[in-house]
Amino acid sequence: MTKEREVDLVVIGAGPVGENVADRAVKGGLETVIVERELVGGECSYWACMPSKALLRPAQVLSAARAMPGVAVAGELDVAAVLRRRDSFTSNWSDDGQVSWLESAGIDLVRGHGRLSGEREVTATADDGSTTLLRARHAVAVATGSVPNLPDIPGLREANPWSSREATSAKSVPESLAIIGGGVVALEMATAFASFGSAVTVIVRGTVLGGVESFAGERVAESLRSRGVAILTDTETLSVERNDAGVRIETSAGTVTASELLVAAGRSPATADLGLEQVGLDPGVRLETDDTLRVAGSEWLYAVGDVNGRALLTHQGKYQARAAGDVIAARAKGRPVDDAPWGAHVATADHAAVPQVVFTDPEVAAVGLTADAARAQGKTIRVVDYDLGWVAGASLSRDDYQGAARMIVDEDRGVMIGATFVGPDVAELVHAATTAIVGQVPIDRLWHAVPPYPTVSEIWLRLLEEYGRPSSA
Ligand SMILES: Cc1cc2nc3c(=O)[nH]c(=O)nc-3n(C[C@H](O)[C@H](O)[C@H](O)COP(=O)(O)OP(=O)(O)OC[C@H]3O[C@@H](n4cnc5c(N)ncnc54)[C@H](O)[C@@H]3O)c2cc1C
Ligand SMILES: NC(=O)c1ccc[n+]([C@@H]2O[C@H](COP(=O)([O-])OP(=O)(O)OC[C@H]3O[C@@H](n4cnc5c(N)ncnc54)[C@H](O)[C@@H]3O)[C@@H](O)[C@H]2O)c1
Repeated sequence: MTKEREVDLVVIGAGPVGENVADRAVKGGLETVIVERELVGGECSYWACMPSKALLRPAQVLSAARAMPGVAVAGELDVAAVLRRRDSFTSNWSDDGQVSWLESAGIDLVRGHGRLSGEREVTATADDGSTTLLRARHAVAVATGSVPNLPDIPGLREANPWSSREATSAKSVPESLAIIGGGVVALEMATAFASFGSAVTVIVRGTVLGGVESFAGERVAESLRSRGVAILTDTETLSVERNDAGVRIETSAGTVTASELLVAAGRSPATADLGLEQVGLDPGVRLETDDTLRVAGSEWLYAVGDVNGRALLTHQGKYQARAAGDVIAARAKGRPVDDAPWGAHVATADHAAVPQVVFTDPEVAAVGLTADAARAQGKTIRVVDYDLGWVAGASLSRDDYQGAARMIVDEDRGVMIGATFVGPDVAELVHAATTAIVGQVPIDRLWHAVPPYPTVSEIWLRLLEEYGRPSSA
């Protein structure tokens, strides 16, 4: 028997993004149901952001301690303790805490696989086959996230490789690990497993960390190589075979053998089994939206987070979610909609200022445009580079501090449009750049934002000095 229910908003997917859409909509006065087929909290909480960072941080602390004269460090990383700490960050893959949060936020949960079954209609099918038909008075928001790609390489599927899920939830450390891909997941997991003692080989078809400034990727690759990681760039994977010893991978650069294989070849929107055909859309497509996160051509369907492909990052998806939840509530209640660029109901920053930190050692932190991307957009830019190791605060933080910073200035507008940092602990530097880009702060005004001495953030003063003071030029 099918249960039926009518509410204002149905959200499909209770990852970080779906949770935030629902929360904002409830705060805006809408009765809201969220449908989740797996764990409330989504990929980020159990198999992505949280466990991966828990796996990475202990080795960073150890390497910083080892680099500090006068700090006595005995022994190696206690891998079992690192894995136990990771388990605590995933609440041992239990979503009890997040379910309690949903209750406290006034969001009703329906467990099951959600599919669109008509206009403003979602059918949730539970594991036992029972179904709930949910009718939305106003809107349906799809926040189903993304799924890992499995390239069409002979033998790869049969070899049953790890995806990021198996890597981030690993209970033991393989003696050797091969990784296909050279993006964020590949390099973060190469860093973690190398620190645990695995012999790691990374097979990359092009260069590493394609989306960021090349100097940053090169520094990370150099550091991984110095720790014994083999990185094969410009290398195609030709075939894969699993045998008793592990995996044998034929590449254009020769044969790689390893006890385990991780595929980290990007992700695709989770729309294959969502009933899109019921509403005139093709299954498997990326759900393209306007800046209010409403699907092109629809009055009632929204797509938020990884599923819309705008930026596959938790913080950016949650930013979209705040706009989407608010605008759905505003439209439903007939309140004014603020959809001008940088208004309350749009995700304008997706086009101008998406920050990302790659938690390798060194870390990479970047926001806005790279020099190449800015030039490709026809902008007149100035590229300002500075050696982070020359900043007093950096050299105090560790003796062997090595890093680099780049600022991209739009010369026509006199504002910063991009920044990239690579070095130990640079993650916390990037938000200042995000603020300056979003605020479109003129460079001559930035000269009045004084970084404290002696901190690593003095890099801002050095970059501005390199650029020159506009009023005295
Ligand atoms: C290894 C790894 C590390 C990462 N690290 C970071 C990081 O450090 N920082 C960062 O910002 N980003 C990171 N990311 C990216 C981040 O995980 C995603 O951007 C984020 O999880 C997207 O959130 P979401 O809510 O859109 O999707 P998800 O977190 O994927 O949640 C989607 C939810 O929808 C559910 N669902 C899907 N289909 C259905 C359906 N039909 N019916 C019901 N429920 C459904 C799923 O079960 C899931 O719970 C990482 C990704 C990976 C793979
Ligand atoms: N710290 C963070 O913020 C963080 C950490 C991990 C993941 N993420 C997010 O998760 C998403 C997925 O990460 P990812 O590393 O899988 O994707 P990615 O897009 O960063 O990298 C994909 C890599 O796979 C390679 N590749 C693609 N197709 C291939 C093929 N057919 N054969 C061989 N190689 C192929 C690409 O060349 C690239 O090196 C990213 O978009 C990222 O934003 C973020």
